[in-house]
Formats: sequence, C-alpha cells, structure tokens
Amino acid sequence: MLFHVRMQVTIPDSMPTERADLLKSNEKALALTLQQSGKWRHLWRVVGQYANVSVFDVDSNDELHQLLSTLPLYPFMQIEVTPLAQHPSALAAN
Ligand SMILES: O=C(O)CC1=CCC(=O)O1
Repeated sequence: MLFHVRMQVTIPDSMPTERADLLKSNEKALALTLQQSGKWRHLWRVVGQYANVSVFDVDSNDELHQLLSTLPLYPFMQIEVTPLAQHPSALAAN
C-alpha cells in the first residue's frame, strides 16, 4: 500500500540546540534505514519550508501509523497522510 505523507516540522525555539541536533541525527538514521528497507520510497524537501513530502510503501494503515509515530521528530511534526491508488493513465504500475 502506497501513502503520500507530508511532514511539517516545528521545533520549539526553546529546545536546546544539542537536543534538536540529536533528534535530527536520530531521525536521519531511521529514515536511511527505512529507505534501505524499501518502506520509505521517496523523501523530498518542500522548497522553502521545514517540511518534506514522502511516499511510503507499507502493508497496512497500522504499520504506517506505527512507523510514523516512532520517528524521533514525531512530537514536533504535523503529518498529513493521503492513501494512493493506481492511476489508469499511469505509464507504469508503481
Ligand atoms: O527534515 C525533515 O523533513 C524531517 C525528516 C524526515 C526524515 C529526516 O531525515 O528528516
């Protein structure tokens, strides 16, 4: 199952830099692992925003929720999820 996911990150100004840097570095490590596993298919920066758009390939809504909610930056993200289906005019099945 494919899902388009938009994550908007808001780290409070009050958070110490070292804590923010650790969260970002842990987030990156997990994101790399999930990309290597094939579950996090695409990861794009939204130009001009501290936000990304991603495509996840997971087995269920529950798996996506579990995965997103364990991201280190999860408490500081606003997440919008859109389930995807094949488009009949798409050149190739994804
Ligand atoms: O910077 C972001 O958009 C949040 C994020 C998701 C994966 C990652 O490494 O950073």
